[in-house]
Amino acid sequence: MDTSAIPVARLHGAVKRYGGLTAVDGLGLTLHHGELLALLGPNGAGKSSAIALLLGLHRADAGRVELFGQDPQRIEARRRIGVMLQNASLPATLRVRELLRLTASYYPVPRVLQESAELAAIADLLDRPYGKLSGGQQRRVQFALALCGRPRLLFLDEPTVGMDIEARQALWAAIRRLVDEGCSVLLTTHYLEEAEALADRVCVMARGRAIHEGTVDELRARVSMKRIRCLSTLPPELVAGWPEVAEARVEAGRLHLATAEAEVVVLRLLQNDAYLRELEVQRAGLAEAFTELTRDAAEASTDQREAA
Ligand SMILES: Nc1ncnc2c1ncn2[C@@H]1O[C@H](COP(=O)(O)OP(=O)(O)OP(=O)(O)O)[C@@H](O)[C@H]1O
Repeated sequence: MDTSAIPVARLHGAVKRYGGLTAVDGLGLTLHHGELLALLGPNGAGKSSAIALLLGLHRADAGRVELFGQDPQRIEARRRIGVMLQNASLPATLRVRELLRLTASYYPVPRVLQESAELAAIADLLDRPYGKLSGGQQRRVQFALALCGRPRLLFLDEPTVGMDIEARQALWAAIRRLVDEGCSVLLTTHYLEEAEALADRVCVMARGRAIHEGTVDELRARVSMKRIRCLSTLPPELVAGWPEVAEARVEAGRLHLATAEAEVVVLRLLQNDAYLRELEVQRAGLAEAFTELTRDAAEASTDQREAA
């Protein structure tokens, strides 16, 4: 049977409740062989809970959850995955080499130790106790542990938090190499550049639901917000009152604005402040994208309710 036709991971109408709180609310998600899907969304959107369902750490209260077409709690499914979660607690006294050997021993066909170390750029850390490493170094070790079993599916939950630019780019290159080898990846990130650098597809979540699915370019195209930064004598309260301005604040002495109508706002700024300097206009980041998509989704559901 051609197993590559079976989705690597699948949620269908999945629901996860914690007491009265619905963290995952009828979520549908499919990840195919060799694909990198970025799961995006503001804090509390339900991304980690969705991953916990796929990892079999929680049972869904409703809907279906499958890993390689199987129940995620089955050992055959688990042996094909590698996981890098946000809060990994590993024994501080073990050396990196020992951690890698131990983790690799759980898998049927692991990579040789040196290969895992090189992929994660930790060859120089092998003899160091894990607890003595910096935060960024620990993240790289966690990445090595996630890939050492030659997984067919990698879960990477905010993998580059705490890494410097160089380490982040090295990790992106390693992720691309794994995907080229046919590994599928489910990634969560708060960095749009990260999704842009890696993802074939993105799924944006808000309040436990998927509110947008497509390529990063399609996400950008749906989001018209721009960021404006400048040195200005205008008080932020005044600028916040302009109808085109979604957000205005002062940070490090600079006025920061978010707007869907950058040209109109730039014109107003120039008309109202003769001393305006160092004007910059940038594309929106993920934070603005989430605000805009969440608002669109809320408006769409109000429209639906009113039409019913
Ligand atoms: N074990 C738990 N018990 C109770 N509530 C929980 C638990 N885990 C998560 N939640 C709640 O469920 C909601 C979704 O949380 P989740 O961690 O899945 O979001 P997230 O999108 O991963 O957020 P973040 O970007 O901050 O990591 C939140 O309101 C959170 O407070």
